[in-house]
Amino acid sequence: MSVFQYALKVAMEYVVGAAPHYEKEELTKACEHLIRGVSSIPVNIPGTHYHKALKDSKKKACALLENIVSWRQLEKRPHGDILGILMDTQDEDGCKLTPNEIHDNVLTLLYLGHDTAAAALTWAVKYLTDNPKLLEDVTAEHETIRQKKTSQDETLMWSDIKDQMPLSIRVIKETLRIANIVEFCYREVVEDVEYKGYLFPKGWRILVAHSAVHSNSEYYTNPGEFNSSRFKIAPKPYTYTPFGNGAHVCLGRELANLELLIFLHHFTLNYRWESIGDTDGSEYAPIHVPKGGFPIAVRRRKSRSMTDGKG
Ligand code: HEM
Repeated sequence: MSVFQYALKVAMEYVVGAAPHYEKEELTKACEHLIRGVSSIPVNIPGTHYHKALKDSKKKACALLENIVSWRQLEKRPHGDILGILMDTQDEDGCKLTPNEIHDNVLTLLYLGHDTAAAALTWAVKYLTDNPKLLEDVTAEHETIRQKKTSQDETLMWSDIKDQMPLSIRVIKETLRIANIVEFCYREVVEDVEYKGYLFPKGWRILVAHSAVHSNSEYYTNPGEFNSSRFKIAPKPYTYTPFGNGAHVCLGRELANLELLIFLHHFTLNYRWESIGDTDGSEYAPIHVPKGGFPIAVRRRKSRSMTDGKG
């Protein structure tokens, strides 16, 4: 399984997790086609991936969502996933979202939520592969958490993530800084602004390049070097923006951090791997990913806590 499939599965769980298994599987397939299509060259004429995605895969995904919504309306009980929240949402006049609005929101979240998280996971694995000592230290952090559990079935708790993973949290922060998964975002100038002698007139579109700030040596010493220790000191305001900033800051940032930390916990504890493809370079697909997707061969790892006889 690729991290893209894994991240889509996770996104499926929080967006339509309460849906029946068959519908979720079918929706996953339709979304895979849709995402592949909309990430291709945007030429909307018959025969292109883009056209097929918008015509067939989107239609199929919306029909499946409609099915799930109809069942839920008959069941008349609350469902604790994002689709459930969207179905219950109403404005001050009691107006609910239309079916099209629900479909668009669900598909947007599935798209934005899985692609970025998968890229972040890939970069994190790559940086850990490049830094074996760091991998051992991160693993030791997770061994300590596991050793405190009294049985194999005791799951990871929020307090473990919040208080017991300082190194892993810094590794994720540094991964997101140096990888610049979303390189930039757009903003529209809503009133004339003068900055350092330049005029940005109202109505202009400007490109805010997170990567330019993240690689500025004024804010980050040796910015090209992966160094998770730098986050022992909080960065200056507005100098760390992997999730954007302001009114449109990423809605899924906390969820993404959680997903990355939980993945690191299980992956470093239970597996070891070797890179079997390109180890250098990167590409845009359309977000920033390691060149060739950084394929790895994975094997089970014998955990120290298990050999010690502890759960
Ligand atoms: C490591 C993973 C992620 C990264 C690096 C990332 C990055 C970003 C960035 C840079 C933006 C633009 C913010 C701006 O314009 O200032 C954004 C927007 C957004 N992200 Fe994420 N994201 C990630 C994961 C997620 C996840 C898991 C979800 C959904 C569950 C999500 C949902 C969204 C949404 C809905 C927006 C649009 C917000 C708006 O325009 O108001 N993202 N993200």
